Parts: sequence; C-alpha cells; structure tokens
Amino acid sequence: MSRAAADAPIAISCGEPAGIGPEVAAGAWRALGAEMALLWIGDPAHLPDDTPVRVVTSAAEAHGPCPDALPVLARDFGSPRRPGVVDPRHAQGVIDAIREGVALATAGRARALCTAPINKAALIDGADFAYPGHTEYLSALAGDVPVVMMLACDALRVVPATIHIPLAAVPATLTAAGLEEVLRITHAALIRDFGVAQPRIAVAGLNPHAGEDGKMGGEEIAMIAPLLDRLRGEGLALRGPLPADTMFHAGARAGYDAAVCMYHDQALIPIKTIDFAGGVNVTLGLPFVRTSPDHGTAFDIAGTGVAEATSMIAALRMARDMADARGAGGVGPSGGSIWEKART
Ligand SMILES: NC(=O)C1=CN([C@@H]2O[C@H](COP(=O)(O)OP(=O)(O)OC[C@H]3O[C@@H](n4cnc5c(N)ncnc54)[C@H](O)[C@@H]3O)[C@@H](O)[C@H]2O)C=CC1
Ligand SMILES: NCC(=O)COP(=O)(O)O
Repeated sequence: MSRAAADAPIAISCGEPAGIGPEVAAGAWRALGAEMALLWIGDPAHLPDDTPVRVVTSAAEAHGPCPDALPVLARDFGSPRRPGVVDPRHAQGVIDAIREGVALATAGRARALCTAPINKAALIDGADFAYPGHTEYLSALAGDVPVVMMLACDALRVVPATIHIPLAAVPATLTAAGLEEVLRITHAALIRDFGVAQPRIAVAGLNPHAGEDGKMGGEEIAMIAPLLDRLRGEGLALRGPLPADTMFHAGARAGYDAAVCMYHDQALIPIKTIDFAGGVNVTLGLPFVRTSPDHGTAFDIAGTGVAEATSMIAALRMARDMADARGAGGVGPSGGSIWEKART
C-alpha cells in the first residue's frame, strides 16, 4: 500500500448507469471540483449531457482540483444509459470500474475510492457478481481482510454487525468471535480515521428490551454481555447491550461515538431517518479509504434531474478527511472529529 500525494484525485467508480450515480457524481463535481481533485471511472456517454468532461488516460493527469471539467478515466460500456432500465451488458463494466478504483487507491495513485451505488441484482444477473455488495467485494480485492460497514452523518455513526443476510439468519450468524472483530475494527477506525482519541461504543441488544433479563430472548445474556465484559477488561469503553429502541434519541447519541447494531435495519433505519441527505457509507478495515453515498440507485427518479448530490458530496468530503487523517497518523484533520467539535 503506497501513500498518495495530497493532490492526487479521489477516484469515483461509476456505479449502476441506469441509476442516479452518474447524476450525483456530476452534481458533486460541480460542488467540489474547485476544492478537491476527482477522477470518475466509467463511460463518459453515461454522464448527464451538460457535464463538461476532460478525458485522461491516467490518474497522474488528474492531480489537483479541476473546476472546468470532470476528469474521466473513460471506459466504453458499449451502449447508452437508459435511466431506470438496467442493461445487462453494463454489469461487467460497473464491476471493473470498482476494481480499477481499488487498484488506483492501493497503488497510491488515488487518495481514496468513493463508489456510486450499484444495483446488486443487476450485477448478479449481468455478470454473475459473487458478492452481496461493495463491502464484501472490496474485502476480497484487498486480500480477504476483515471489514466492517459503517454509516456516518454529523449526528450519528452506526455499524451493523451483520449486513446483507435474511433477518431469519441473523441469530445464527451472530457469534462472539464475529462481534468481537466488529468491535475491534470499529474501535481502531474511530481512532485512525475519525480522530476520536478514546472511542465510546454503544452496543445494541438483538431482542426487544435487550432481552428483558432473558424473558424476551437469550443472546444478550449468553453471548453479548460476556463479550462486552471481557473487552471492557481490556479497556474498551463499551456500553450495552442496550435496548435498541431507546439508544438513538439525541440525548442517548451524545453518550457514544458509534453504535454497533446487530443487524442491517437496526443500524440503517435510525441514520437514514436522521440524515438521509447527508449520510455516508464507509468501509472500515480496508488498507485504503472507501466511502459511498448512503442511498441506492433510485431508479424511480433516475434521469429526472431531481436526485440530490448531497450524500455524494458528504461522501467525498469524508473520504478526503479520512485520507488526511491517515496521512497525519490518525489524528483528525483539525485535531478532532466533527462530532467532538459539535459537542464542545
Ligand atoms: N452503496 C450501494 O451501492 C447501495 C446500493 N443500493 C441498491 O440500490 C437499489 C435501490 O435501493 P432502495 O432501497 O430503493 O434505496 P434508494 O436509496 O435507491 O431509494 C430509496 C428512496 O430514496 C430516494 N432517493 C435515493 N437517493 C436519492 C437522492 N440522492 N436524491 C433524492 N432522492 C433519493 C429514491 O428516489 C427512493 O424513493 C437496490 O438495488 C440496493 O441494493 C442501496 C444502498 C446502497
Ligand atoms: N444498505 C447498504 C448498502 O446496500 C451498501 O452496501 P455496499 O454496496 O456499500 O456494501
């Protein structure tokens, strides 16, 4: 893993062409093109018609801000974009753009990777994609390193301990070893990437009322509480297992830096409710920085011009701040996280 120059671009993989990815990438470039270097990887014909493009052949040509045109590593996907309508012929190009972004970030030719949303079903149908999402694919590309999904906004960071699996599979999938790995990766990333010197992590229970002393489920007593006790013995600041229904109001949020939840919706419903427009999806544990908007492909509005680029903009800013933090050895860009600053 090589470190990128401070003026190297943040690579943006195109995501699903039929979705809003090309539109929010173009919108984010309009907002940020003068303040940071960006490099979009995809078929330039899929960008909105009014997007000025500068085709480059390498990331080296995209150093420094480019406010006049969006630098593009151009790839020919073979057919036009039809908003809202998936073309299976695009699937391999979408996957390749992610892989190229990872290669650039790993080689230090890009500062970070910001991925536009993919449609998982489209990639499975069109190219036998073997992963349920970016998170698992990026882990594989990085050499099967253990990774954790985090969604973050100014008011909240959440981590689902299990991700894209059926709800019925959650109890059997949750293990002490798996949860311990999630907690350790989250703790380390809060220090390294977010400038939180002494992370405080709240941990949700699995069952209603965190099991109500075993009357409403046993996972808290059998597995979660003993694990948290052991890790507290090592000095980790952990609270829980907490009833999930009362841990996300403003007063509760002030007491922790991240909430580790037991399943996808337990984590993502609160953050997308609090700040859908500004939420960012981050993969923790990778050797390079990866962020993404919190939303999906939004086929229902693709091509209509109403897609908001706010989450993509937040994702690019967070990628830059995380790259800065890693460059500074884990101290946040201004000596502290935006959450710490917001509390003071
Ligand atoms: N990082 C990624 O690659 C992600 C991909 N997805 C994928 O996206 C597809 C669609 O998922 P959904 O659950 O429908 O969620 P979605 O986020 O695509 O859409 C949910 C609702 O929010 C609206 N919306 C989303 N982004 C918006 C924006 N930027 N501005 C204005 N309105 C916006 C949509 O119009 C829709 O009504 C699925 O295939 C899913 O797997 C979902 C989340 C993240
Ligand atoms: N629900 C979050 C989501 O689908 C994003 O997944 P990933 O593609 O970032 O792994």
